[in-house]
Amino acid sequence: MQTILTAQQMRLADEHTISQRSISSLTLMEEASRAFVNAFLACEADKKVSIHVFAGQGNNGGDGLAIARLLQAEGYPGLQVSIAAFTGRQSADFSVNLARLKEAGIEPVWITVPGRVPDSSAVVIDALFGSGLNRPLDENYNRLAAQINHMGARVYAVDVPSGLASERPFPGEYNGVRALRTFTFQRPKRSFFLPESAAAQQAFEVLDIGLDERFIESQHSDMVLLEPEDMRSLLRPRKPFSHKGTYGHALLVAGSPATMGAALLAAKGCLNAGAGLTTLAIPASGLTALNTALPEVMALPEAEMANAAGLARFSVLAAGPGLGTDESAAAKVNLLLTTGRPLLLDADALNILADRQWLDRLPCGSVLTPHMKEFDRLFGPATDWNERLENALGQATARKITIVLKNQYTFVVPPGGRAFVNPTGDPAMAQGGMGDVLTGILAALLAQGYAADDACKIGCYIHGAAGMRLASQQFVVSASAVAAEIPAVLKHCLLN
Ligand SMILES: NC(=O)C1=CN([C@@H]2O[C@H](COP(=O)(O)OP(=O)(O)OC[C@H]3O[C@@H](n4cnc5c(N)ncnc54)[C@H](OP(=O)(O)O)[C@@H]3O)[C@@H](O)[C@H]2O)[C@@H](O)CC1
Ligand SMILES: Nc1ncnc2c1ncn2[C@@H]1O[C@H](COP(=O)(O)OP(=O)(O)O)[C@@H](O)[C@H]1O
Repeated sequence: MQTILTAQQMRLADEHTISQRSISSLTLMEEASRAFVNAFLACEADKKVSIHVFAGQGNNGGDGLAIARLLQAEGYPGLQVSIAAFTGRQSADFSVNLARLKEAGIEPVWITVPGRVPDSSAVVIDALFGSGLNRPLDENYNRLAAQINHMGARVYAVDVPSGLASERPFPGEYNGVRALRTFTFQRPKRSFFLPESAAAQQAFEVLDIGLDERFIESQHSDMVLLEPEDMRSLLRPRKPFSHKGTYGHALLVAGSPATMGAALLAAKGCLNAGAGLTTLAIPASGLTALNTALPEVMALPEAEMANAAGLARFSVLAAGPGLGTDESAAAKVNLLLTTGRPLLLDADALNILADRQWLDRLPCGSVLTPHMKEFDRLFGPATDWNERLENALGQATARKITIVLKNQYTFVVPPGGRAFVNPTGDPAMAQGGMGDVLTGILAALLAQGYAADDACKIGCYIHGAAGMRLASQQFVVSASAVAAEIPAVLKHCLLN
């Protein structure tokens, strides 16, 4: 796991590393710039490409000037450097790098009043502002950012796209530089995981610049990034002499005549993520489909969904995919709530909770898997994703539940004030039914005895990893294909 730092903590990590390694801040800037250049070389191998570096006057600008000098030394002749100096003071390391730039024979152009910038370069390096941005861009910087965006160049941002706040995006429409790729130092920035950052960058890559990892990991943060190694330590291999009873019995209350597929997808996810037994509680009209598509899965006769005591034999109770929100669906959710046991609720089960105001009946230890709209319906509207995430952090702690807030970067939010960010997944997965499969996977992991937070971390990770594996070969991946890929992904995660 990687702790995601605030801008202030990042500065402390810089300072700590500088004193611990007995180097100057200038050396660290040179190393960061070298790391940027190495990553840039891999993307822009043609040395004849025209490059325009836009630098501010802070340390991010200092990086920009060092990068320009290093690129010239690498043999890129077509370099221009512009320094935006509408306001502000020069940082000490910027000033030294300005002198070094001039010594290297590169004379920068100073932009002190708004005007037209030359727009012929194929590549832009954006080093106007980095993690020091502490207020929205003013009119002059805003106009410069718009001009850069209009150039049609391939834009590489240094550390943070200029205009994007590194912790939480500023309110309103994004008006900064739109980068193709950001090469960011040591850690992704918190705002990169919020969907609003999509306006600022298409992708980011993290560069190790040698900051002290022990110091970084000692910092308190509300955001932690999951890594492949976490799966290895969380996942448990199948045991010798084990049998189907060892791995739990999941009950999935799902499906309605028009949305039986959702129930089947959840069951397929559950089966493939290793539950010992999977039982579906679906309307009778779905039984033929179930027996044909998933012969391993059992069905619970509808009459049994009226008796809470009969549910005691299941190790996990899950509900929601394709369930509908009518009276009979609500009666099923009501029955589950009366058991007083932790529940796994998704989709329509969440809508039923919201519509009937049953949230306060939810037992501690439950897991909710809402997407954005379901979350807002349950917990109230949010003006942006940061507010939504902060609400999730508060709700999970107050209610002692785990919230899986789904998105490109899904946040697993258990009680305790930290969101675990799932890094796996691919836009090829943006297709209906994907969440149903996730619910089945989570049910299987809970049935196998994983704690709620661990089940959610593993489940989200393997779900996204399965999508990524398929997306490496396919334009779009179906939810059933993701479910089918899960056993191979689990094996891979255990072995690697
Ligand atoms: N520390 C290190 O050793 C290393 C640092 N590194 C690099 O440093 C970068 C951080 O540098 P930084 O802290 O100097 O801030 P930066 O982003 O350049 O902004 C400059 C100043 O602009 C101002 N300002 C803010 N918002 C504004 C606005 N809207 N419009 C106008 N002005 C605005 C604000 O000053 P203020 O006006 O508040 O006094 C701010 O301080 C980091 O991203 C990485 O690239 C790497 O080299 C690794 C080693
Ligand atoms: N662009 C994407 N990148 C990564 N994961 C995605 C993307 N789009 C969708 N997903 C994943 O697919 C699932 C969609 O869930 P949900 O919206 O509930 O789907 P459905 O209701 O169709 O079953 C989530 O787990 C989400 O993380």
